[in-house]
Amino acid sequence: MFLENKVDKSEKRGWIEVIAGSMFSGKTEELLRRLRRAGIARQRVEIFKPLVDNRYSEDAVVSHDSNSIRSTPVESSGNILLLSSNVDVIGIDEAQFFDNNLLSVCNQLAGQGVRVIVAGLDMDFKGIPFGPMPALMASAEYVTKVHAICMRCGDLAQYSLRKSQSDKLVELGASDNYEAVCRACYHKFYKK
Ligand SMILES: Nc1ncnc2c1ncn2[C@@H]1O[C@H](COP(=O)(O)OP(=O)(O)O)[C@@H](O)[C@H]1O
Ligand SMILES: Cc1cn([C@H]2C[C@H](O)[C@@H](COP(=O)(O)O)O2)c(=O)[nH]c1=O
Ligand SMILES: [Zn+2]
Repeated sequence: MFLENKVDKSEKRGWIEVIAGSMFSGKTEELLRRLRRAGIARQRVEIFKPLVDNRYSEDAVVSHDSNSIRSTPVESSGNILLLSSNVDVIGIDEAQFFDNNLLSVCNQLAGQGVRVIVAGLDMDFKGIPFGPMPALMASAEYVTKVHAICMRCGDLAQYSLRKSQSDKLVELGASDNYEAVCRACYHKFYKK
C-alpha cells in the first residue's frame, strides 16, 4: 500500500508518483484511492485524462469496476500546465496516450510543489514501452507496478494481449478486445 508523505506546511515540496502495469491491473483503482485520500486531507485535487480516451465517459476517469471520479479531458500535456493553478495534487490517467512533453510538464509541476500521480500502461500490446511512460518511471520518486491476474492460467499478469488482428498502436477497448496475461501465456499465444 502506498503511504503519503506528511504535508510539510513550511516548505511545499512536490514529487512524481507513477502507477504502471497492464490492463485490468488496478491502475485506475489505485489512482482513485490516492486521489480520494488527498481529498479527505482537504488538498486541492485536479484530474486529467487524454481526450482520446472516451471509452467509458467523456469527463470522468472510470475503472473496470465502474468506480469513477470527475476529470478534465485534455488534448495535449501542455493543457495540464495551463489548467493547474492553485492545486496540491494532480492525477493523470491513461498517461500512455499523452505526448512525450508529459515528462517535462510533470517535472515542472513537481518543481512548483505539486504532488503528481500518473497512471498508465507500461507496455503496449506488442510488449513495447508505451509513449511517455518509461521516461516518467525513470524520473519519478515513486513507482508502483501493479499486476492483473492472467486470464489463461491464474498467475500474475503483466501483458495486455490484443485479441483482434489490428496493428494500430491506439485501439480503445476492454475485455471485448484485450486479455491480461502472464509472460508464459503471452509468448505461447504468439508461437501458435
Ligand atoms: N484479469 C484481471 N485481473 C485482475 N482484475 C481484473 C481482471 N479482469 C477484470 N478485473 C477487474 O478490474 C479491476 C481493475 O480495474 P482498473 O483499476 O480499471 O484497472 P486498470 O486501470 O489497470 O485497467 C479489478 O478490481 C477487477 O475487478
Ligand atoms: C495494450 C493497449 C491498450 N490500448 C488501449 C485499450 C484501453 O482503451 C486503454 C487501456 O486502458 P486500461 O485502463 O489500462 O485498461 O488502452 C491501446 O490503445 N493500445 C495498446 O497497445
Ligand atoms: Zn498465464
